[in-house]
Amino acid sequence: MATVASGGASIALINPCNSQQLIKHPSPFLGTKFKLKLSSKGSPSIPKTPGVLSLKAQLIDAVRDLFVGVGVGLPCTVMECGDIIYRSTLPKPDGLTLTVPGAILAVGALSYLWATPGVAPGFFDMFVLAFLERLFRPTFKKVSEFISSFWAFIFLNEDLIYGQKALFLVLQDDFVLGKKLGEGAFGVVYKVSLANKKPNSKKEGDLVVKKATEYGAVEIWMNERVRRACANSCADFLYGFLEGSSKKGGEYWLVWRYEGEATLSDLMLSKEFPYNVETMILGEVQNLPKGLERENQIIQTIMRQILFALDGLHSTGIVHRDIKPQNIIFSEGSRIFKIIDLGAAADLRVGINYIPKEFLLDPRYAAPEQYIMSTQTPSAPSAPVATALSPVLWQMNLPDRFDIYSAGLIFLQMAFPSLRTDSALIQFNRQLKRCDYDLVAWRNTVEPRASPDLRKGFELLDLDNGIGWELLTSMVRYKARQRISAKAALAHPYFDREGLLALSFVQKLKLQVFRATQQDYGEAAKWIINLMAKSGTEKEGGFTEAQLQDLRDIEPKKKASPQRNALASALKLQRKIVRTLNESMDELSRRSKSLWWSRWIPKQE
Ligand SMILES: Nc1ncnc2c1ncn2[C@@H]1O[C@H](COP(=O)(O)OP(=O)(O)OP(=O)(O)O)[C@@H](O)[C@H]1O
Repeated sequence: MATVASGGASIALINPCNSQQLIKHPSPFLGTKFKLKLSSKGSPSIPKTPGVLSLKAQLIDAVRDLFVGVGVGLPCTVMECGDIIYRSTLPKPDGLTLTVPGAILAVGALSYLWATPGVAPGFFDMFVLAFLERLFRPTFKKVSEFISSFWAFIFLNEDLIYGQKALFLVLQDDFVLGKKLGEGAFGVVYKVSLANKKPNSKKEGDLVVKKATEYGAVEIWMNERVRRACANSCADFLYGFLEGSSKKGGEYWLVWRYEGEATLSDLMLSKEFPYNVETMILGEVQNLPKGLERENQIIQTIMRQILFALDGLHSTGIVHRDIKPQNIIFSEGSRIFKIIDLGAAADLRVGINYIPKEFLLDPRYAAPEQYIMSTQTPSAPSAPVATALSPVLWQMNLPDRFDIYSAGLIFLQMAFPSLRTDSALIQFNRQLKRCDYDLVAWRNTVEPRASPDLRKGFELLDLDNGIGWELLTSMVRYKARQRISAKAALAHPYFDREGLLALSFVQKLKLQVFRATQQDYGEAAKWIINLMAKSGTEKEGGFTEAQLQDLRDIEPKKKASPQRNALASALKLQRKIVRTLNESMDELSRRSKSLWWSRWIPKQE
């Protein structure tokens, strides 16, 4: 028997099992007493008191609904328990029930979280890996500048990460400043060697030190990100810090391992190219006579390594934006080509899409769009929000295709000896622009009167039924969306040794699917809009093109048809989103906000 006793200002529900008071509820029946009987089905039976019967029934229903709704109350009102006596015989409720919509939702959420550039790995990287790295990585510090040719570094906790030695502090004043390797607008790069190399010392090789201006901060950020996500893609980065003691103000110091002396540019300018690279990457001279076949194999290997490095960067949400042979270095230690100079890179996982005003993208290798993100699509306002939105922005803009265009031009230069010089490349770019960036059209113009060097390039790309030409034309395209991704390029049949003829049925199918996915679906969207517009004659109803255009500029009218208003509202919403994004873009481009990541850079006084 459960008693609902109303005394004073509340009703108290008493649990019949343990007499605990479960809930109190303000009572509209002050001073009235009720007795409720618990039926075998668990619903209280109501005494038929004239006058208040329907009111009481409503009250009890409301209270029961409330308890059932929130899952609180007498066990039998919120559970499928039946008669209390037999409760122990009822099946125990399942902890977690898997439903089809639930599973679809979970798979969708997981796919989103792991889609490029990776929301979930991004949070893990930022809050776990970066933190652990700070604790355990060896650090470098400039302690003094003796004379211009001597620098000193303190190695802190060297080897701690490998667990061989305990934390120790060594003053190493025998680093000799070597030759200047490069000098850009924003920094000077030196080779730094150990004066007295210890025999059998593997770890303490030569280093490369870049002293950079304020823009070094972004380069440190990118190098640290790359080291955690895809270390093999780029030169081995050791440490970066802000050196504050200099009179000029802050200077960023970046330290890498010395990878080797040749960049792809140096190697390509040699008359021996690509044979001069053969032993470097393949380890031995191939058992093939000199000729197109052999050259093609070497170029294939170089391209695969470049695409592999790019795929690593792109998969973690970094776009390099300055891919060129000068920024691809041959690592003598690991016998592969690696990418250097991340000073112009964008990290689209956290929304760093920053290029200083003074920085010019290299026009020789830059894709025609210039911007990796649509000018109407800014980075999100803060790192966590940017991270959460990054898969959407990535898919909207496909910013990685900027690097693919540059890599395509490198492929072109490797295939055509006559396009390897700067002046020849500039001239090629002009010709391509005149052909609306259509490589096939360019080929049709130049091939009839081609020089032997140019003809040799076409022959090389035409090997195996033109599979090399196919890959090249899917990289060098005007529209970013039509360009192949690094991952898809790596799976392209060009990299199957046997070439197109030897492709299996499945591989041919894969190629067809790949070609189909390269179609420009923007055109399809235009076609649908056109269809909508054309169906908009007076007779058929709908919209004419002119009406559609008008709709872009007008607000929904109260008296217009619901169809028209819906479209106008959608367009209004779209305008609002674009405006908001533009405003955030302006805000972001303010330096104070766009340099937030520099807080992560260690400072040394
Ligand atoms: N890890 C490395 N190992 C060996 N050499 C390197 C390494 N990093 C850079 N270099 C050399 O230093 C040169 C300049 O490096 P980097 O491109 O990063 O500097 P930069 O200031 O941007 O110069 P630039 O404006 O000329 O590109 C490279 O061309 C390369 O020869």
